Amino acid sequence: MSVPTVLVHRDSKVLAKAVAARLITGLADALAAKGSAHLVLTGGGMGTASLAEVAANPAHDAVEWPRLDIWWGDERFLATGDAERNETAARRALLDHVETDPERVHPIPGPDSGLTAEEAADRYAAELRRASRPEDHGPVPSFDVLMLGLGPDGHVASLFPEMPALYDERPVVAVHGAPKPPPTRISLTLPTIGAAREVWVIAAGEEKAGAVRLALQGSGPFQVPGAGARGRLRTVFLLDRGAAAKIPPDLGRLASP
Ligand SMILES: O=C(O)[C@H](O)[C@@H](O)[C@H](O)[C@H](O)COP(=O)(O)O
Repeated sequence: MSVPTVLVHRDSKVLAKAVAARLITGLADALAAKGSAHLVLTGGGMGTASLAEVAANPAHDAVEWPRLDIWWGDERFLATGDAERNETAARRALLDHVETDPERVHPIPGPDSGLTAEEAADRYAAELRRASRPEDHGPVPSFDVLMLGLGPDGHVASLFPEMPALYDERPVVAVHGAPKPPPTRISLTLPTIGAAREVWVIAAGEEKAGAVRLALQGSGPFQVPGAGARGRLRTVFLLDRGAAAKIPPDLGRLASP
């Protein structure tokens, strides 16, 4: 597990633009090096704002979108097209504005698939396994970038403190009774998040400052799931000043004055 790098930006608007620029560069580099790449998207305000900034940045044409496999770290268990689905937000913010290969965009099934939440989780796990290769050494691909938002309670994806999903070794699980509505969700688990080459935790606002501190300073992942969000090669906490307000000065480098 990689020790987090912390980058602090002036405010949430600059943060979203900086995440977008980093994403464009990172994806273009990965695609140039390997000819394909895997990106895991997050829901939530900051994740979606970052995707909108990718769409607004002309440099996004540097990314060979048809070669990119796009996954979700979690999904609200709602019907396709529901405004509250993370997929819907991502399509509106970015995917409807770039030329992806529909076969390589992997939304998590909703109830309109006729599946239960548990069956949808198993279906997604099977899709991830089909996309994994021997060199990935596991049931999921080695994601190039896995984006996560961070809740004020320290949750990432739909992994909420002290909930059973945090103890689950399966790659993908159904979550019931989530404290953040809607209550039924599908989520990658910590072992799957840890399969990513890079994990980016993106957070803005004073209300996240406590969770950021706990996630960075060695709390247990069962009490603070964000503390378990670490990439194999790199972990980056991308914050605005509000979210960085409670971390020791030596831990966060001010990236944009
Ligand atoms: O389905 C979701 O809601 C997200 O996956 C969730 O994990 C989100 O990223 C965090 O709650 C942060 O959300 P904000 O960026 O809106 O604070």
